[in-house]
Amino acid sequence: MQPIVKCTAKHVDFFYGDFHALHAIDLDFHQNEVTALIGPSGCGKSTFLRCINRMNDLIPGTRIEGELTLDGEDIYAPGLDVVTLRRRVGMVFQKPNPFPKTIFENVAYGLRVNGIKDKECIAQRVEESLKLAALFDEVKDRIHQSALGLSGGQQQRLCIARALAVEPEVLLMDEPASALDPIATQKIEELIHQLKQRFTIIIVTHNMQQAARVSDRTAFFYMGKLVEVNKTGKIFTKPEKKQTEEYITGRFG
Ligand SMILES: Nc1ncnc2c1ncn2[C@@H]1O[C@H](COP(=O)(O)OP(=O)(O)OP(=O)(O)O)[C@@H](O)[C@H]1O
Repeated sequence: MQPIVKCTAKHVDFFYGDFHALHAIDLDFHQNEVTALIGPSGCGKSTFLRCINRMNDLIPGTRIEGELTLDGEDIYAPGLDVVTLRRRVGMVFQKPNPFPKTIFENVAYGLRVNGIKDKECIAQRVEESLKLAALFDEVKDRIHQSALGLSGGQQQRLCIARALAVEPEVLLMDEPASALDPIATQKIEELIHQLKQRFTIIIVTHNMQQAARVSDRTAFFYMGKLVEVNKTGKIFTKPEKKQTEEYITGRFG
């Protein structure tokens, strides 16, 4: 079965002022697959990830060229509603960043921002999202207590629940487990595996074992360029490019 292409980058260049951070990136993301972005520090993984939901727009002096599309529609089209884009393309960051509010209010936040007022509907979506993020059973008895009382791993799953509550289509994850211990990391990885049945997932990771475990496809970046993208099994056993091989065998990076 041919994969459905959810999101496409065509010849994307990105600049921080005069600094040319991304060079002619061509990359497709398939629906219901996990794509891992790997490469040494500073190669542009996070920059590229942030292009997809226009988070870089918030950084003054930046500029993008080329084309990025979601379901064939230009993400950078003039007049495009960025709030709607960010609802469709959710994001989870490296460090869990819950709001200093209750567990319930953290997850309800995006629903309220998107104008949903019906209390029953909000309560239902909060519960569903916590279940999807595999957190509900652990927090159901303290849902109206502060989110800051949760462990780091629980906080990160809460942030995932918060991102899922607005029913995104794509989930961007920027090193979502790098601040977590091995058990919490394993939970996040299992969760990613579950979530890909419903979402398109793009994950930046420094951890190559993690990329190998969670992703269907892996894209290797080096110095702002996409060196190689392929099925994860192929990248980790028989990469086509020498640079990829050197990186995955730990010869640099
Ligand atoms: N806000 C910024 N202003 C100027 N340059 C930046 C900014 N953010 C990133 N860069 C530069 O762009 C390049 C790519 O950075 P980016 O954070 O995308 O790399 P990365 O591969 O995600 O790195 P890491 O794995 O260390 O997070 C780096 O040279 C970095 O210094």
